Amino acid sequence: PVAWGYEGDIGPCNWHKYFPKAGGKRQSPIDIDTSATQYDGSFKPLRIHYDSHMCSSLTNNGHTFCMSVNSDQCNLSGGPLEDKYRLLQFHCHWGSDDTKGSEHTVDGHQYAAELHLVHWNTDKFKSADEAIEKNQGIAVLTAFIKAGKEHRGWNHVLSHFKDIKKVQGTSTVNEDFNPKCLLPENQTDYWTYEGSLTTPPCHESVRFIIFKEVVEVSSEQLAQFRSLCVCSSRKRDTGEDEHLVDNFRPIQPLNGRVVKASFQ
Ligand SMILES: NS(=O)(=O)c1cccc(F)c1
Ligand SMILES: [Zn+2]
Repeated sequence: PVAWGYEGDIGPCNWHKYFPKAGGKRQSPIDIDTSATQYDGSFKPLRIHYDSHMCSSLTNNGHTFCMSVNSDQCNLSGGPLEDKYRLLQFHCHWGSDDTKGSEHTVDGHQYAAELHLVHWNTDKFKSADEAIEKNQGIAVLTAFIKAGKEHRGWNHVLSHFKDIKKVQGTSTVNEDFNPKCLLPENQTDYWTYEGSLTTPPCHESVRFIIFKEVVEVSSEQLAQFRSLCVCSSRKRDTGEDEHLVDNFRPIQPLNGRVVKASFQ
């Protein structure tokens, strides 16, 4: 597999050399210019049904932490979606400090982090591996995160981070945890548009659904995101671990796409 990252020669500006879709016309993330969004009154209510008895495993894949979910009871439908989607995994993107870290921006404002709950289309495709490459294959529920008051729900995930500090570290999470608790209270106001995976191979298969309400976590909790290491072998010349930070792709051209809003 081809190595890619967020800085230097393997950074986002060169992804297209080995991952040609990264140079496509419907790439993500984008800036949401709220003055140019179009209200769409035809959206049905978003239906987010997650059960909490889903045992899952948390991994540090070297680019983010990934909570993979294997419950066929965690489903998403409605809103702008024509089909039913099943939760596959969730992960985040964050910065080296609280002033940056999100992938999407709103009127040029970047948040401290961004949560992606990744779902695949079970009506149209037989597997997530197939869906991830196909148009309408993936739906990502997205919430912005800013520094503020502590978020108790996040502690259920962060408490496992010591087990996955090193790359390829994996920890089994069996406790009753429902990822719905990580979403904002207001789940009726969101923006949505058609884009891509924000990491290689950048397949143009994603419908993003981005909540307007921002979730708060404490600065200390954000610092725990930054405690993950990028790779066990590589040591900085000072012998220090290299921490996984600034794992966000720069914003991409809109190329005429219109961002729809579920609210006026
Ligand atoms: N960052 S993201 O667009 O949600 C994404 C990247 C790669 C794989 C995937 F399932 C989701
Ligand atoms: Zn992501």
